Amino acid sequence: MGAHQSRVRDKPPDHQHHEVNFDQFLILRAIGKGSFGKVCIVQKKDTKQMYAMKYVQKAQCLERDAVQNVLREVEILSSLEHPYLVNLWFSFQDEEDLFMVSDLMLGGDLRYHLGRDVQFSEASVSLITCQIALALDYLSSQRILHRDIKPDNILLDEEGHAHLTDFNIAAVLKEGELATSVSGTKPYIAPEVFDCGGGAVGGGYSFEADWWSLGVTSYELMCRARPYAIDSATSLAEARALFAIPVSYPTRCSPHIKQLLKKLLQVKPSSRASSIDDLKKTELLKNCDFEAILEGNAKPPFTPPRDHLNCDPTFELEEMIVEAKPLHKKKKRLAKQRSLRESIGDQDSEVDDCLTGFMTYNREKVLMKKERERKENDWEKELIDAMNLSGATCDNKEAASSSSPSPLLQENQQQQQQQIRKRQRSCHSSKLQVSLDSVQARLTTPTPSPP
Ligand SMILES: Nc1ncnc2c1ncn2[C@@H]1O[C@H](COP(=O)(O)OP(=O)(O)OP(=O)(O)O)[C@@H](O)[C@H]1O
Repeated sequence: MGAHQSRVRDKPPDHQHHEVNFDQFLILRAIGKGSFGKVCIVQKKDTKQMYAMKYVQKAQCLERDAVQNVLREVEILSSLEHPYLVNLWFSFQDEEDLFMVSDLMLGGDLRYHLGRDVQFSEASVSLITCQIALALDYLSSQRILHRDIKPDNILLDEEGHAHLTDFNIAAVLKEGELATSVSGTKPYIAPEVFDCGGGAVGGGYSFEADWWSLGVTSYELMCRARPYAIDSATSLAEARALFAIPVSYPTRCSPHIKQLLKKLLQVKPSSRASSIDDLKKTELLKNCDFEAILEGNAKPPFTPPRDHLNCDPTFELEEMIVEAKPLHKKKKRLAKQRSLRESIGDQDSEVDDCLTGFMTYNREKVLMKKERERKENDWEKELIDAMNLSGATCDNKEAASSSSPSPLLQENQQQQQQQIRKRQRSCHSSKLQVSLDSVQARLTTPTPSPP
């Protein structure tokens, strides 16, 4: 559906009363820029928790016919939660922008580190491969095809654990269904995906396609070049011809890492490693403790520098000097626009109500609800146990008194809020807790220029 077709003019979003909105965040610094949006570090004012906030101008989104992709990205992300994904916490909109607030990754993306000539060791590449493989295993269990696995979309947290981001072109596959559109970034696209393009009658592709892209990414980290000389100008026919040539491996690759990369880079999807069980069949990972990795208990051999922000320092300058609608002046700007619209009796701004399908999401609220339900179940169970204990000897009076909360239950109730807070912070990301101190220390140190 085209962007303009998604306009629904009879139900404008109520920006003033959204429970989560822009005013609840303190904007600290710009850290990234994608083809659509910009990313900055923010702090939620009530909880003091730090996040990354991506914002996309609605007008640009409409102009570039990207509305459906953004809506789908939020819908998919709101249904997911995994230690090695960059999890979405909040989504909301105002008159100008769509906002997505996620886990903050202070370690930079893998493209940034490749650009700075970081030499990833074999141990480092295998851990990153395992972490993203765990994320892919989870995604396929949720029937999600990512379709854009590449170093640019893998972010490191402070300690160096890898997390997958950017679900802009992800797809949901129904049981037994195959994807058929050629989507992704050419050098990372699997052979069977290419086979769907250029009028070819390919049968479609499934989750194995993401594991191929992981193979290309891992090879690039290990060998500092990609396995096939494919770039954006390579035609489908040229790419197909390249896949027929065996991949060469530099001498620095040990036989074990070579075997792992080879398993991921199998041209035939059915022969490709595309699950954790398949990875466990390789020499390198046969004794790997995936449970420990999932729990965040494997120490990454590569720790991103902690003394500066691992991003291009020009993003901040650009936001301050070049940006026509800087985020830090949004409040004033919107107030002015609102009063102008009121004075001329116009309730709708130009693109104000075009994205009512954009989902407002609040993971804090979802977690609180889950926690409340868990507690209620515990209380119910405790009550039933207490009633069973008093058994046949229990008269009506005793039964009535046993239904009022025990001191233990009352204590539980008091602890509930405290536990929710704790869970919020540790939601699959105890290793991700980013303190204001940690951010501030980096803000005061300039990022070194690339070598
Ligand atoms: N959660 C995050 N924490 C820290 N930095 C982030 C986070 N999300 C994105 N970034 C940084 O911001 C940059 C831009 O992110 P964004 O997702 O907009 O770009 P992108 O992946 O290029 O998107 P697109 O594919 O839409 O162009 C990333 O390359 C990354 O360096």
